[in-house]
Amino acid sequence: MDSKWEQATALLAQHGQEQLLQFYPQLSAASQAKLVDTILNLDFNKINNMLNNRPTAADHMEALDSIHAWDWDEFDVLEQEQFTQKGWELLRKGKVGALVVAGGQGSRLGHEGPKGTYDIGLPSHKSLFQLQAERLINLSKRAGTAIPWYVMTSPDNHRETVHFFNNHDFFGYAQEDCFFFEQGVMPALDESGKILMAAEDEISLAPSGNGDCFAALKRSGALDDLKRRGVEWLFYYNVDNALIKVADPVFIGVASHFNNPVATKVIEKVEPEEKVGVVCLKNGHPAVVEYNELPESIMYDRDDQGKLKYRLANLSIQLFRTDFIEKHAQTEIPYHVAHKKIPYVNSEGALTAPDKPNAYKFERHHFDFFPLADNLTVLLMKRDAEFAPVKNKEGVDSPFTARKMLFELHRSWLLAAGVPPERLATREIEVSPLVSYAGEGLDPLGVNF
Ligand SMILES: O=c1ccn([C@@H]2O[C@H](COP(=O)(O)OP(=O)(O)OP(=O)(O)O)[C@@H](O)[C@H]2O)c(=O)[nH]1
Repeated sequence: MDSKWEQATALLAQHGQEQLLQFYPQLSAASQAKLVDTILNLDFNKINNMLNNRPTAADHMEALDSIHAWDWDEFDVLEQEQFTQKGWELLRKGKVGALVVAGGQGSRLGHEGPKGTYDIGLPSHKSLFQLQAERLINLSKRAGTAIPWYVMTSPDNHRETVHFFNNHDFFGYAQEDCFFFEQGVMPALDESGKILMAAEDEISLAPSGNGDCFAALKRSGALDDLKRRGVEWLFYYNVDNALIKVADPVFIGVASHFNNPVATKVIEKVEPEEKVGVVCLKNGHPAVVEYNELPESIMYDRDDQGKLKYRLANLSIQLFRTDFIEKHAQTEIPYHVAHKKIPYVNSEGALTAPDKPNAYKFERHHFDFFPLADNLTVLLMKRDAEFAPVKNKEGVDSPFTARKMLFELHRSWLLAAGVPPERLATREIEVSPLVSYAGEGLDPLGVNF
């Protein structure tokens, strides 16, 4: 008898998950082997922990308080210059790396393929990955040094992501400075705690959230690579922010000046009900409270100056100190549970598409590392130059809104550079990141229309 099969059977019996081998006898030898291997790789301790430690209402009764943020516009010109120079110095010394978390499923956008490959419809038709690569190339050239770029994928999109980079010659980025690594997955569970099957020979697995990034950096050897290169700060960002200033020198300067283990960029919420997580203190520790977890009783609270008390929107733009990542690479942060519609194979072997939420998906969020830092540097910036998320196909946070924000920002750069407004009248303005990173270096005489 196959000993792996025996091991898998025993494991499933021990954890009450025998349904996973229900279709085993009728599978091909190859499918049988694949399924058994997947089962043996499941972390049942983690799964049971999730089932037993689901957050309860009591967990949400934390004491919240506002946190201090440094408003960039309130620094004087000299201070701004000092922070910027500090950031450039760290870039020049090769102390900064970039990490894009690109392992999500992008289900709301509904794009076939990894989200970073998405073309938001700019005149250049550059993908999100290309915009990011070119911003990094701009900085790296000016700093005269490499900026290693770590790309976190998932088992679902790893091959396609690497293929896309290869097909586009890494967008001109030095191949040896790109490091692809895969995050982990977690099984989906039905409402009685049974693991779902996606096919007769396949367990329903989904990426386990961007909070897997520290552990995945370690598992993959990317953390060793960071240390070998002497990287001290890792710039963390989402793949889907069309305006992302990857490895922003300004932010690096501020983070390194205060030297807390974690720094985060925030913007002001537009209204109390805006659906963004807020950066604040939770039980005295820095934290992000998601919009659906912020009690209505405090959502509208204002401070002495009439500003919302919980107004600092989390953008998922962070700088993590490498020693902090290393310290917490194996720290277990909590899983967040999402009740979702997840297609599954029923006990008759039929693929079933539920019309209401039927199962739980488990994800860890990178911001759950915040409370582990004694202190957090919070830098408040203006939305227009920082944040254009591409989440939905249409409406808010869509390719349309992201394009519009980018056009407006780039138009403002050209106006500031002295281009007469009438020359920009009805145009869609896109400035290549290879020409300008944040509006600098634009010579109106050199701009051709
Ligand atoms: O498991 C995950 C989940 C998310 N992420 C990354 O975290 C960032 C925020 O991810 P989102 O929470 O917006 O998820 P998503 O992009 O997968 O989109 P939906 O399915 O919710 O529509 C995105 O950059 C995403 O790729 C991961 O890297 N891994």
